[in-house]
Amino acid sequence: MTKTFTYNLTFKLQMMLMTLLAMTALPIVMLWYHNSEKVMFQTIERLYQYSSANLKERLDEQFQDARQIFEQQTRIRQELINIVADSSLLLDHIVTMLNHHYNVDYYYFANPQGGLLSFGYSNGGFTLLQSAQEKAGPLNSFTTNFNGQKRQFTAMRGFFDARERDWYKDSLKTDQPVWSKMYPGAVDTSLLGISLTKAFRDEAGKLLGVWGVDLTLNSLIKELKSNKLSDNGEVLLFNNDGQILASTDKRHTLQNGQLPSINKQATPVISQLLRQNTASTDTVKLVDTGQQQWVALTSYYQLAQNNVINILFYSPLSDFSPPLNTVKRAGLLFTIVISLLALFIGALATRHVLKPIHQLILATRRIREGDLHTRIPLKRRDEVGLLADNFNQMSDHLVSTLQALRAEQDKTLRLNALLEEQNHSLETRVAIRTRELKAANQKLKHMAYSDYLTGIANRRSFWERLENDSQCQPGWLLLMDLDNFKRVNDQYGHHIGDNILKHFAQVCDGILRHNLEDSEALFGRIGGEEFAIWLPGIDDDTVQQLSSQLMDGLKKCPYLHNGQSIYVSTSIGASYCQQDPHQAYATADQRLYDAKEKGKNQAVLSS
Ligand SMILES: Nc1nc2c(ncn2[C@@H]2O[C@H](COP(=O)(O)OP(=O)(O)OP(=O)(O)O)[C@@H](O)[C@H]2O)c(=O)[nH]1
Repeated sequence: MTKTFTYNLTFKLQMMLMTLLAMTALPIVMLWYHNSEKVMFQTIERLYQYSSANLKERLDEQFQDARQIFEQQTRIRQELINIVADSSLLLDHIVTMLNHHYNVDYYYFANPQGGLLSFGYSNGGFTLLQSAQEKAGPLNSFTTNFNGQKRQFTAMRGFFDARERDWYKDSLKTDQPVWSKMYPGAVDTSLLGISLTKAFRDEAGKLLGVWGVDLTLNSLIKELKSNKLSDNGEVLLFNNDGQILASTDKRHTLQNGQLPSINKQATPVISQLLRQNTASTDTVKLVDTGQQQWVALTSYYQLAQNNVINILFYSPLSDFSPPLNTVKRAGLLFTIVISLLALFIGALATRHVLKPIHQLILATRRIREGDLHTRIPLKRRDEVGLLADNFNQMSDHLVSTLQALRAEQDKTLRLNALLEEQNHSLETRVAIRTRELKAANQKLKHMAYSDYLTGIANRRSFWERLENDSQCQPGWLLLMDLDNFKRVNDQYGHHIGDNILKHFAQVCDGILRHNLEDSEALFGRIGGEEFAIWLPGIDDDTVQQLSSQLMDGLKKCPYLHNGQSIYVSTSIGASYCQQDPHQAYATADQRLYDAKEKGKNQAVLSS
């Protein structure tokens, strides 16, 4: 299995592509994934900041009406001095101002005697509160129309002295409008209120009364709800005393006319947030309560110098998870799609690269099996195409080289055959020539050592043999000279003389062979009509007998010529040769001379 992978080029290429893809795509996906969370947090933060700004804007709008009333009072201050002196003018003024500032619920004036005149909007209608005697005492309540005309008496509260109220007292401490703390409504304790009051004095500084504006902030809850970022998210406002002023969480409602404490009412996320450093505002914080993760943002609204409204947004992180999960799933899907695409492209690329290599392998296998005309049918302009072209050219070259080699081989075979044939012919001729030469040599040797006329040893041959043999063994040397041969020549002619010489040699040779079968006797012609016989190892008697037989043989065997017998005789001189053949020859020659002198046809042997 491992071997298959190790030697599988396709697998290797795929793995290489996958590794490259992983090395490229993984950081991108991780960056994307990481950025998705980061982007999500940034998005949440911006949404919170947007909601926070929107909420502050709404708070501004809420409080702006009240501020504008006092700004306007400053402009009509002189006129107001007269107005506060007349209760009907005062009511007209209050009604007119209230109807022009829709965010203001109650507008009222308390005189230095503790009396109150208040007009406002509550419970779907207009209400007029008026001290019965324009001073501290009973306080009557009426329903009215929009311009303050009384319709119905609704209630009378007991003794009411404005001077005992904190807002009255606090206003006297400064010339500026004073925001009260938020509080549950005096009449409807489910309502959240806030007052802006300001002392009113004449030019001499004499106190003429205290103006007051009440705002009910219940519409804030609607605003908070509209600024909730998620279904399970909450938005709440609380002051620096830890009192929850408004909240989208139903558990944070006024109870028994008391504002809920943020510490007592704290949910796990709030307590966790309060434990954290809340100094950094308008920044999203991740709060892990152990059971759930929350994203929270704190901000604040500066109502007055010492009056801050804290704003808190928080939502479970899971409310934002679906989009994040969508992004994660998209990232995963993207990775899978890219991986599959890379595999597909890798497969195509691998096929593109490997196809010609497989063709090349197939072609080389065919060539190895002998099909030299195999070619790779590939036309590409890349390196693989170049490789195929080179391979095809190499195959062409191989074919032409092999053809040339075969032609050379045939030529060499033909030449070898021709050479062999010529060698054979030459050998035959050489053999013939050698045989001829040998025969010629033998002939020449024979001619050199034989007498041309008689065929027996000539003088040189005889002497060589005599000199050699006489060194080894002593023997008898016989010299024979035909008697009166001049007369034969003269009588019968030289030609017949030659024939008689040949006849003489044959007769002597026959006698020698007959008598000396195993002997090493040598018979030679040493001159014109002179012959010699070397008889090694022959005793004196035998020589004597042989000489007689030779002479007798010539008598018995004449040469026949034209029916006529021609008899020839010979004189013989013989000497015994010990070692010196020349001495022996001289001695034999002397004995031959002696034989001639004694009458010829006889043998004289040296004693
Ligand atoms: N036909 C022939 N004659 C030869 C040859 N060689 C020598 N003769 C002859 O032999 C003769 C020898 O003569 P001589 O020396 O006078 O001797 P002869 O006549 O034999 O007398 P004697 O020797 O005294 O018996 C000469 O006439 C030579 O010409 C030869 O080869 N053929």
